[in-house]
Amino acid sequence: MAASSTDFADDGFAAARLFSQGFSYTYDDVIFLPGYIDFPADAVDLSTRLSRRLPLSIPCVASPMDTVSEARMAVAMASLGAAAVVHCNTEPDAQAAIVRAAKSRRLPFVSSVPFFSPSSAPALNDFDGNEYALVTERGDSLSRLVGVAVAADAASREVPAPVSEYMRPVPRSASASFDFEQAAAFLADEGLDYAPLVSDDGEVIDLIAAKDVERIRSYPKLGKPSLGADGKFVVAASIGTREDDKRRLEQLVKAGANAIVIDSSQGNSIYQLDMIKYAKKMYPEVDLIGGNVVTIAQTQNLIQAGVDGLRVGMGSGSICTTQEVCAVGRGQATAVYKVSSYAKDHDLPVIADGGISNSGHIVKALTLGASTVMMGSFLAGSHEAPGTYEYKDGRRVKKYRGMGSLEAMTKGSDARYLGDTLKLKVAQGVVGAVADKGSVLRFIPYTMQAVKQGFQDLGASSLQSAHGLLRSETLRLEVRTGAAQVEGGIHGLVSYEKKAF
Ligand SMILES: NC(=O)C1=CN([C@@H]2O[C@H](COP(=O)(O)OP(=O)(O)OC[C@H]3O[C@@H](n4cnc5c(N)ncnc54)[C@H](O)[C@@H]3O)[C@@H](O)[C@H]2O)C=CC1
Ligand SMILES: O=c1[nH]c(=O)c2[nH+]cn([C@@H]3O[C@H](COP(=O)(O)O)[C@@H](O)[C@H]3O)c2[nH]1
Ligand SMILES: [K+]
Repeated sequence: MAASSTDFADDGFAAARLFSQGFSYTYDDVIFLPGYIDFPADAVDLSTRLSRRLPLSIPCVASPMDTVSEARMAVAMASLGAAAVVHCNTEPDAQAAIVRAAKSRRLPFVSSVPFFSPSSAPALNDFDGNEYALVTERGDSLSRLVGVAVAADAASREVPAPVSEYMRPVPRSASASFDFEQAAAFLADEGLDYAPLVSDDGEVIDLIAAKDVERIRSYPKLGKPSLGADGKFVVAASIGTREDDKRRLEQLVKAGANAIVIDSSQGNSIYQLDMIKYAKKMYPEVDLIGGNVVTIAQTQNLIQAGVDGLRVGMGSGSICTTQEVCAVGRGQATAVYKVSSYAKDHDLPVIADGGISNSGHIVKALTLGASTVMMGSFLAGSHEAPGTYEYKDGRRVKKYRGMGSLEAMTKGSDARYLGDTLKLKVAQGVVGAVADKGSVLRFIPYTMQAVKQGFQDLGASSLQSAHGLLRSETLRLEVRTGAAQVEGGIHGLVSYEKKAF
């Protein structure tokens, strides 16, 4: 039986009290006391909103970082009912092309096969690890499809020969609007090992292979995808606050971006406020997410300027050194709670950005008021993150870097600094590597199942219900001492194997 909040008066703290004592707490510092269960874990509904007008079926967002979110991540996240924010550490045309590529299909994967012209003579390396390549008249996606080149055929030649000598005839093309089940049925019905994916206006989008279908089938069943009002995958994209970013914004809107994230570590600036007002005036139909913020005063300014969503977190990211370098920021649990407490009165969804390293952190972020969590390191080791796997000390890893690292700044976000009178660059992030985690199509569904179990323990059957428990002070929490944190982890074993699913 659920008890009234007064019965809990001296057992645990309500969030309002816990977070007003002058400490900056993060996820690991706090623990929730269990509630009352009267529903199965599978009945937990994790549907939510990315921003004011954008529904998602699961509360996950991929960070706008160049080692996390490009087309592959965007289609996988949208297929799962989540979303990715395509990074802006590249030329505006290239960023818009990524958005367009992700929105041009309904399949959960991008195979990025190379394109060749019939006269080109590619070596095996030119197949970039792909089993197939598409051959078109001009060697681009917009000219007529004339054949399919198979890497094994190229490899069997002693010297590279023109593709026209060994390309195979074009099989029937699949429509780019096919979703996964339609594409799988198409290959099976036609008895094909592969088929080009072609849009209604004749653009050659990609190639789907029976092997891809098999791989996707080995993952948990896909749920409800994130589709925008345009009927296409929801894809968000980030911009900065420089004059140039107005042109970037225009290109992204033209490419169909469903939401725009203004990407800054400290969102409460004249530059961002001006950009918000400009974007809302020019493109009122596109949801605009401001940030980052960690205080109520910052939040107030962004809301007044007209944002449709807020991104919360300063210095909490795994690759962030902002708190160390600038002495500014906030513990992420406190930041999420404070900002959401204010944003809820304006019906604005909050993205808890950074510091997520396990499903418990996701439960904490959502229960403390967030509508979604944004993740960098949690996704960067996936098959869908940009880059290739390498081996480090015998472990398969992918590169993951902060957007404020010297390496990332000198690559693209450098433009941000070119106009500065202060030309000395100081990093606020590092370059590192994360372990191979396989496909997001596999580990995100398991992670969401773990989150559902956490919600069940709290007695919350949905995000709304969790937020209700928080605001009514039925949800009780405590700070964990150092020893309690040790106790809450694995301890006292000589060795163990940690396998989550
Ligand atoms: N969430 C976090 O804790 C942090 C995130 N980051 C990430 O690193 C990247 C870079 O972040 P920031 O350095 O905060 O980028 P930013 O573009 O907001 O700021 C860079 C510098 O440019 C200045 N600036 C921005 N617009 C301007 C304009 N129109 N005129 C003149 N000066 C202007 C800013 O005041 C700042 O000094 C982003 O991807 C961000 O997400 C970096 C640090 C912390
Ligand atoms: O201080 C920082 N320096 C950086 O170079 C940097 N790059 C990204 N970010 C922020 O970290 C978030 C991702 O954090 P996680 O890896 O913990 O998910 C991202 O979503 C960003 O908010 C940075 N913060
Ligand atoms: K950090």
